[in-house]
Amino acid sequence: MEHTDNLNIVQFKPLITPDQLKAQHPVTEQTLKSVAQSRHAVQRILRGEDKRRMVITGPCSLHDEKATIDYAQRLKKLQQDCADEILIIMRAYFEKPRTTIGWKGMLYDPHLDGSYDIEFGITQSRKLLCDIAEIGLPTATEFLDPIVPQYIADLITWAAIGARTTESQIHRQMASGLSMPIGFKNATDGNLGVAMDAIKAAMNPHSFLGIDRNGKVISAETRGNLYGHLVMRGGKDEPNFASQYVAFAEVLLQKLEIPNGIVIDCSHSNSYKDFKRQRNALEDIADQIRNGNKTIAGVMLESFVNEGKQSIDAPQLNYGVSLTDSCIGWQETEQLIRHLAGAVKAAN
Ligand SMILES: O=C[C@H](O)[C@H](O)COP(=O)(O)O
Ligand SMILES: C=C(OP(=O)(O)O)C(=O)O
Repeated sequence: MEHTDNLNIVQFKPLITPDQLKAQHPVTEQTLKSVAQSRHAVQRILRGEDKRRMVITGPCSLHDEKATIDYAQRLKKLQQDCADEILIIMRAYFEKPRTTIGWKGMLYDPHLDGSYDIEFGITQSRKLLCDIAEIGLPTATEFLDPIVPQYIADLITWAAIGARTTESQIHRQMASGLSMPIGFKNATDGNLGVAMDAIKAAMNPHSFLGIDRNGKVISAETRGNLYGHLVMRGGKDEPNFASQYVAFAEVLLQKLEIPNGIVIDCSHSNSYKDFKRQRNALEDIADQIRNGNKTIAGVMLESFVNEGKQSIDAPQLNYGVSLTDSCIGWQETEQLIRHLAGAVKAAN
């Protein structure tokens, strides 16, 4: 008999279910409490009820367990120093949306060799989230594949819908059912309207196809997520961190009655993807906060133990260096976060 479907599928491989993975790497009582508390703090910061600002910082993508834990430990110490001004949330990005093709992150290809051992990748991702939580840091991630949240969302404090998916109905529906505040990036061409539409769409209830904790196909019915907010990441060849762009976003937020502040990403098109330029963005944002801006609820940095980036094909990988976008190194990260803390202190 002639077949007309699955013609381009090589193989279907069964995967561990969300419940099975959670049994392997269970969340502790203490972690659940910390995640709930840090989500609540983010909600209050977004509404201006907590005068601190959040800093979402970490590598563009995680690929190495040792460097990840090393970075988290450094960040934890810094958090203790800046606790009155800053809430630090560590970027723990396991899924990378690519412009065309390229390594798609630890969750898909944990051995970095194109073998796509997704079962190991999703297991290692959850384990790392548990380890970072044990260190005492909240985590942020980008949710790309709508199947993934059932495996790890219980450990996540803040999540992004990326610039390439903010316009996608699938991602807006998913966001409407997620339990943490969701930052919607502006589109890659700089369009803010697409992110505003996403925030509005995700505030509403939706019904869509998904999986439950046992991996069973289900229809999910959601309540809507009231903490969707804009993440300004610059557009094609043009940054948008400066005060005139923030003022423009403020007008849109007011017009659309969106009560949540914004996050500004110092990387991506706000740095022309050059890590050395994240400092320009951060210092400008710190000045805006020092001068009384209340809409900016936080910033994002792409940062790792060592600065720059390296090719995944290098014969030997350098320790603590990004495999995807270039990152600022630890010393500069510490300087910039302390600089922002100073501005927040002066403004409050
Ligand atoms: O944050 C990472 C990248 O900017 C994003 O995944 C796109 O990367 P690419 O243009 O190198 O594919
Ligand atoms: C992919 C990312 O950003 P954007 O969606 O803004 O390109 C990211 O933050 O890793």
